[in-house]
Amino acid sequence: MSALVVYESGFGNTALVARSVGDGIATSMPVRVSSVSDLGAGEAGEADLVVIGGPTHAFGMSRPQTRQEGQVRRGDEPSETSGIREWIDALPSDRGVHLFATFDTRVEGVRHLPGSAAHAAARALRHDGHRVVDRGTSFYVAGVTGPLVPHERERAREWGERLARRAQEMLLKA
Ligand SMILES: Cc1cc2nc3c(=O)[nH]c(=O)nc-3n(C[C@H](O)[C@H](O)[C@H](O)COP(=O)(O)O)c2cc1C
Repeated sequence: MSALVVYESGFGNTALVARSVGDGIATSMPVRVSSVSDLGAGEAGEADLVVIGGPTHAFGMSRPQTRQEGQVRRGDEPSETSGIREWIDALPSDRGVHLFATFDTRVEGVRHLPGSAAHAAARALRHDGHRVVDRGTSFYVAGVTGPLVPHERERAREWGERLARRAQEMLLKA
């Protein structure tokens, strides 16, 4: 049994959460944590559990234009990028091979507003017939560029631990 955590991150916050989720999963099974830009589109390999995380942009998953807005904010030249939306779109339709879970980062001060990249990603996966084991979990940043609010990395680690245990139980039953 093994896991893959694939993440997209503009300012580094989702990357930190992804590593903590990976640390939690590693208490149960081997895990690889990888940026979406280091993987081929939709390339989940042999992983039994695939955890996908990205920043919430404009109430959902990022798009090329929102990523460019982020690049400009960082002072970078806008360039063409690919995010978790495109990665999910490119997943092969070998449904049931992987168990999926999703997370996002979003701004704490507007947590009452609807819209979560994690929920949108879980919906997209289910729509394509994939098995999703969590409705989508959010971790919070203090502002658009971060930092993560206190204790989110610990919460992410615990979430990863619980997720891996649940996935193990489901896979052993199957
Ligand atoms: C173009 C853009 C749109 C955003 N829209 C939202 C939003 O709708 N809701 C929200 O909570 N945060 C929003 N944010 C803040 C991001 O969620 C935040 O930048 C992200 O969680 C930081 O993670 P990262 O460092 O991994 O990019 C937006 C950020 C950008 C750049």
